[in-house]
Amino acid sequence: MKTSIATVSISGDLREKLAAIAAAGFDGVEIFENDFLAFDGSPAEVGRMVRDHGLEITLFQPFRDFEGLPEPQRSRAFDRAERKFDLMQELGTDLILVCSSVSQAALGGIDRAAADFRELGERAAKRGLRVGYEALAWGRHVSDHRDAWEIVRRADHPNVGLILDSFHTLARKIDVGSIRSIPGDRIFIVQLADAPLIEMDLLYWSRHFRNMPGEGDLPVVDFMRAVAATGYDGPISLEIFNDQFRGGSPKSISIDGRRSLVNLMDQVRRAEPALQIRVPDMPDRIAVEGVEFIEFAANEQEAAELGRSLASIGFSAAAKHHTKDVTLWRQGPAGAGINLVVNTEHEGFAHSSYLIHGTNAYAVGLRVSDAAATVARARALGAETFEQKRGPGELPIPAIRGVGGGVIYFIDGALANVWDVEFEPVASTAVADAGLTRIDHVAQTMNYEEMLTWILFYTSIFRAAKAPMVDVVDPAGLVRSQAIEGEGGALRLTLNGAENRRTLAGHFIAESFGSSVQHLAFATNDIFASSARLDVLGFSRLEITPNYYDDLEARFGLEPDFADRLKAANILYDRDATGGEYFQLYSPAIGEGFFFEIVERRGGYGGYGAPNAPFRIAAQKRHIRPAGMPRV
Ligand SMILES: O=C(O)c1ccc(O)c(O)c1
Ligand SMILES: [Mg+2]
Repeated sequence: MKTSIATVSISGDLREKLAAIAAAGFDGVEIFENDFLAFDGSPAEVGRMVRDHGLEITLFQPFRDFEGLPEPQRSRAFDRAERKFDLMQELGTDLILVCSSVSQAALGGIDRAAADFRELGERAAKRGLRVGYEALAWGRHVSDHRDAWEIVRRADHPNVGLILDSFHTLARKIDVGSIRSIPGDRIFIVQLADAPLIEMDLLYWSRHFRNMPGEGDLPVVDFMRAVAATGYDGPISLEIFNDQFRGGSPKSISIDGRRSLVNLMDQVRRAEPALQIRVPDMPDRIAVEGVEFIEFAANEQEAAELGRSLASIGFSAAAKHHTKDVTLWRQGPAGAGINLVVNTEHEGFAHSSYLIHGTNAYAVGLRVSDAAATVARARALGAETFEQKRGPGELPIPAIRGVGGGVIYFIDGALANVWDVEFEPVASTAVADAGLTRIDHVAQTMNYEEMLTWILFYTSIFRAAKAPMVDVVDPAGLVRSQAIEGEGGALRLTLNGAENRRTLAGHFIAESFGSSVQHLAFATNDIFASSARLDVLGFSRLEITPNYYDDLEARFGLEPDFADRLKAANILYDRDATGGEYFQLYSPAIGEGFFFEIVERRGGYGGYGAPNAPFRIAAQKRHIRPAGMPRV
């Protein structure tokens, strides 16, 4: 597998782009003409710079409005092409992309276009160059790869081939099966892009909203399976026009790009076992079996405050680490309950995390069947592994770095005894629990620009899918929320992307310097029973407005008694189209915006109560200190 990416896909000047592309492990680059034109160096210098980075130029592009012109425009188009051939020779690349014409002057006619390409192929051949033809989805006469292929076929010249671009084919919903009958050696390069499904003008969609394979909604795996079936073995090249990426970090966009291609080809290989596809060997996507623990980093004083909060939702200090200042808080039976770890060490990673972010949930422990295999897959996809010095008697728990610089630990059967091996039970303080059974979901907050990165991260490593994005209205701005879900609800993550720092989510990121886990939602099987227990435990709950309950009663036609029970307990309620029900109860925001949620799902409700979020956020913001006030 030879990977490539178009320079247009990432931000920066050509130097920065090439450095980031090389560092991410790509084999080649497509030089997008504008990047070259904006560069203050000769074509030979660009070529040298590319090769000094260990890259090759897989393609020079685009060459526009070539085919089907009447004279004298036709001759001028050939003259233009010759100039670009000169440039390609200086750059040191042999392939140019000609995209289907959008010119009003283009006459159409498959044989006319084929004759033009035949002549262009002749001219290219004299210089040892090749010409690839791509159908733009909005081309004037050619907007379908099947027509482009027919033109290439009729041009019948060895130096003229087809260029496929997943966006143009998939945006037009063209049957990818039609690719399987094209000879692989007639395809000169394959460009890949995904995109979110949004109804809009094709050109605008393509130029602004493309994203990496796996980040969008297009069936890019099916497209690539069809390409692989042709025997095509040339470069697979990302060509991503995306407004956000243009302003993003060249390094991280390049890493995402490479990850997206490795993940894509891994899926293609698994779906087409009969084909020889050269992809690094790696374990298949990993099924997450549950959240084994969440670990907080804190100082002693804040740990004591956190402990009071945990006790108020039914957790008790169950065990202390043999050698470290680390306490295990638990609710429910050992082995089947919820584990929260509070780390107040004065050295090590948790301490560094505390110094940067303040008290925060810096680590998540996920249950998997094979922790080493999980890390092997994550590494193959370019994730950073995490290791720190182990004390005596500590288990080697494999881990990787995650959102906000946090850590994701992996616990498999061989490591499940970590609580017995590393911890000493403490005498029970006999706090009865609140009936919380498991972690329902973990909500991570990030800058909106990072969301695609983390969606790709989670869905490429784990057997998890993304739910549709929902917009959550905070009084100060929009927060986008997207859930990542494993099979059967064993893993539920909600990623919240904040666009400004005046939203509750934005405030949290700004004030905690990028920390990520903003809230933990615990499941109960009986929200009203848990609510009664919380009263006994002294839980301070978030108060919801009476207006909300008036509307709720009307909206769902609730029995007044039932609505009154919800209102009395400040429980938010939602119901889905098939009658599934969701109950939510919140803590106010603690510190800079962290909070707890308690939920009950009935009748297979699969969402997260998005319709309630604006009211919950408004209530929480009433609790947050006004800007500029000292922290109490
Ligand atoms: O948007 C464009 O014009 C454009 C140019 C070159 C390509 O390869 C492409 O897919 C789109
Ligand atoms: Mg293209």
